[in-house]
Amino acid sequence: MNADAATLQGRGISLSFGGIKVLKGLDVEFRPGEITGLIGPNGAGKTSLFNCLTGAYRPQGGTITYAGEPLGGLSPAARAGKGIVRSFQTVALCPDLSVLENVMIGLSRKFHAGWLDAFLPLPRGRRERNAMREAALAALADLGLADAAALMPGQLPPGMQRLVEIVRAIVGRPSVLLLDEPAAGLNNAETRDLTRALRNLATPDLVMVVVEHDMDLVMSICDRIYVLNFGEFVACGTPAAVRNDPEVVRIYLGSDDD
Ligand SMILES: Nc1ncnc2c1ncn2[C@@H]1O[C@H](COP(=O)(O)OP(=O)(O)OP(=O)(O)O)[C@@H](O)[C@H]1O
Repeated sequence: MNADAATLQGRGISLSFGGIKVLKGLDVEFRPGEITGLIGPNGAGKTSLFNCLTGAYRPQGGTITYAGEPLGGLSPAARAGKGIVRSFQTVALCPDLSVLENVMIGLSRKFHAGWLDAFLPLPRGRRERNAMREAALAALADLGLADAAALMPGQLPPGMQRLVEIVRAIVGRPSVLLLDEPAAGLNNAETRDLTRALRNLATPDLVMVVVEHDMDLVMSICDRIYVLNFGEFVACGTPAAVRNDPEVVRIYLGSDDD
């Protein structure tokens, strides 16, 4: 795939709620083969930008394209159908389904058998279900979660639940993966596992964007980082460049004038 063609791009994205400008004309480019960080203080607009990319929010201004195709008219489901998937700040697994079944949900857009197959043991439906099961098991095994497949989400510690959610997001081989605070609520050991897992997910075709407050995680996995403050980008660059940017230091550490 042509790397430039598979870029997720926003131009002039503007979003307001009741006259309050939450995103102020953002230009942004998320490239395949890179892990891009999106950081900024609470309320800066990070999740709102994710919501614009997935179609949950309709920005009043600007355009969003993936691989050159405008996404503006597409519903969240249609964008998911194009392989644009996200995880949420809070774990959103179905409590009454096993870990394996939760992961299989991530494959549903690739499941073509009709409703009849759900009730009758038709060969095509059986074949597809078996294939889904195998793919879900393999994806769990890739992140070291094979032993958890038969358990219910509530039987897992929070860190593993988060990893399961990420497996569900990636099992369908998305083209764009948006992760909203994947390390929220994790202890140090779980965050280390997650860091390793996220590094392993990167592929040349995958656009991966991570919103995260854990700076060690962001700095260690990201190729480029955007810094958002009050709905505007104040910096963008490599982790080293962003870490040393005076404006970023001021936002995160404050200055004597603040
Ligand atoms: N549906 C909504 N209705 C009204 N205001 C909203 C809505 N969604 C977001 N906002 C406002 O937009 C601003 C940005 O919120 P957002 O959740 O995008 O920030 P964030 O950078 O993700 O913050 P955090 O790091 O705390 O998750 C906040 O002032 C928030 O109150």
